[in-house]
Amino acid sequence: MNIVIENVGKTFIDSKKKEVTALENINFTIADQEFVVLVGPSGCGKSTLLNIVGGLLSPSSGSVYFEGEGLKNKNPNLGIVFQEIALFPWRTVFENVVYGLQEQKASKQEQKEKGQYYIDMVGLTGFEKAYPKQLSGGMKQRAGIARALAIEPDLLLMDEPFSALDAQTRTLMQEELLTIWNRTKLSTLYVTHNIHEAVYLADRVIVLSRHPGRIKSIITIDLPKIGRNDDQYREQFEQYADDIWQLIRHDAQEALKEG
Ligand SMILES: Nc1ncnc2c1ncn2[C@@H]1O[C@H](COP(=O)(O)OP(=O)(O)OP(=O)(O)O)[C@@H](O)[C@H]1O
Repeated sequence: MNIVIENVGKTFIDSKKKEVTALENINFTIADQEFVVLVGPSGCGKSTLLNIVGGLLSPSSGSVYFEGEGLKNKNPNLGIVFQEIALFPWRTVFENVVYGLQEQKASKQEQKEKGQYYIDMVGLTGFEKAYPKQLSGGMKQRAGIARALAIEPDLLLMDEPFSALDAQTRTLMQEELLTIWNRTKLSTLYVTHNIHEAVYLADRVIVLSRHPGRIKSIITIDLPKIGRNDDQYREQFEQYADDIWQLIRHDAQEALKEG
């Protein structure tokens, strides 16, 4: 699905009743089957923007269009994965994965087929009857991804989905996400602090600056989607990462000072 984010701005009132411009004049598109990553320092408005695109927050100005239609008319099917996967502890993996399908009143047969298909896709075969407390962090994240995919969304929204995982699990999950993405080719908007993760996953990286959050640059990653961290691309990969870091560096230092 094609998504257009047009002139989006967002102002909050902080605890001292002061206006905070979190986002200003944000314009970009997510093409059908495109993987767009938002990067930027802490507080640049990444999560706010993702929540606006997902209809969880309304913008103070501007609009988001899905295939040319506003959220009110279109009601797109959205798959959302957050950093802290909120699995229902009293539901098994299978019951969690089919939750969205049940909400959509899918038949039992469809739940069974799609639930199993996406459980298999994320590598949780055999854990259908397990409860969340029996799963590792990476497995919980897989279950959350399967739940988001099971509704076969028009757009997949992912907000730092792997940042609570240890570095090795994170690397493996990034690889798996790409494999899964290659099978589903869903339009995706993905938020991360991690520049290497952005270069590894993205078709395009949108770099945001902070206070106010504006688009600083949009960078097309012109490397093959699979195998881009192979030795032969290492130099180009590192060059992209370095270019993005140079764009973020100053703002990241400011963010650090402000705490
Ligand atoms: N509900 C709110 N009320 C007031 N200010 C808010 C609210 N939500 C976000 N902000 C402010 O808007 C700005 C952007 O916040 P946001 O959480 O979107 O940034 P972020 O880039 O996702 O940050 P991080 O990477 O640290 O999660 C920040 O200055 C934040 O303090």
